Amino acid sequence: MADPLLKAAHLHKRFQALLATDDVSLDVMPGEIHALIGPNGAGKSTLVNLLAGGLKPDSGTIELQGVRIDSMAPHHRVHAGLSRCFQVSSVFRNSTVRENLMTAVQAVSSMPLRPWGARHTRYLELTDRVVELAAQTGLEGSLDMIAGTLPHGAQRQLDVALALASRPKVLLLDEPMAGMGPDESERMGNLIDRLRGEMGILLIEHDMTAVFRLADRITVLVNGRVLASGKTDAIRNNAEVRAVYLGTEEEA
Ligand SMILES: Nc1ncnc2c1ncn2[C@@H]1O[C@H](COP(=O)(O)OP(=O)(O)OP(=O)(O)O)[C@@H](O)[C@H]1O
Repeated sequence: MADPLLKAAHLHKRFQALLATDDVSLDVMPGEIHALIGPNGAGKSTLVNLLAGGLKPDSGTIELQGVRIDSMAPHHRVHAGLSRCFQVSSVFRNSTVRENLMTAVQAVSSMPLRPWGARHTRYLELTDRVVELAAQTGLEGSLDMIAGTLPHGAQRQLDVALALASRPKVLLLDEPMAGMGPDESERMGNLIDRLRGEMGILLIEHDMTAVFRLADRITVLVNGRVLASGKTDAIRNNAEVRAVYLGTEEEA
């Protein structure tokens, strides 16, 4: 079996009296979509923040392709191959889609500074990459639109495109379908499905239709702890998971 791309082991995070992450271990394999589900307040966002570097764990380890990243700054984790989308959109609303993507592509560009004559070549490489990202995320027809005027679903597609700019090995998606109607959710689901195989994905999502459609494996968090983890069908039919979470979510 392949080695995990991302491997978190025995993570703990306490906020005063509250143990928000209680001995959580989880991995993401190459080419897999691993969904993280659980009730409000279960600790899903806290876990994503620990993985992405916004929060520091009290104990436990995080490895990306076998390299410890748990004391790296968030931007170093991005360079190492771990990228994330936030629950709240991070696009520059007054800039065009093209400008948003260009900013992201330039920020992660590791191309060395070249002499004057080569500047134009470098610019063309970056603009090609912008067009490639737009095509990958279904935004090829929206490049010159002001990001803030895009429908909500397209803004979230742009969020994903920004996260893809660094060519991540692992992508963390924090509620990518939040606030979407059925058509937008389906479009986002198709986009995530297309990314499967190119990277490992950790998907935090309340939309159980999307989770069951997309996930290869599911981990269920409750009160900061892993209640269950396994293949999608096994979790779907797990009586304890149904009792504490799925029963109510699926009926909603
Ligand atoms: N910075 C913080 N300081 C104190 N408590 C926090 C902090 N961040 C999160 N918490 C608490 O930790 C617990 C887990 O919160 P978290 O946001 O990780 O849950 P969640 O599963 O992502 O919830 P939701 O599905 O509503 O987004 C909650 O009780 C929350 O109030």
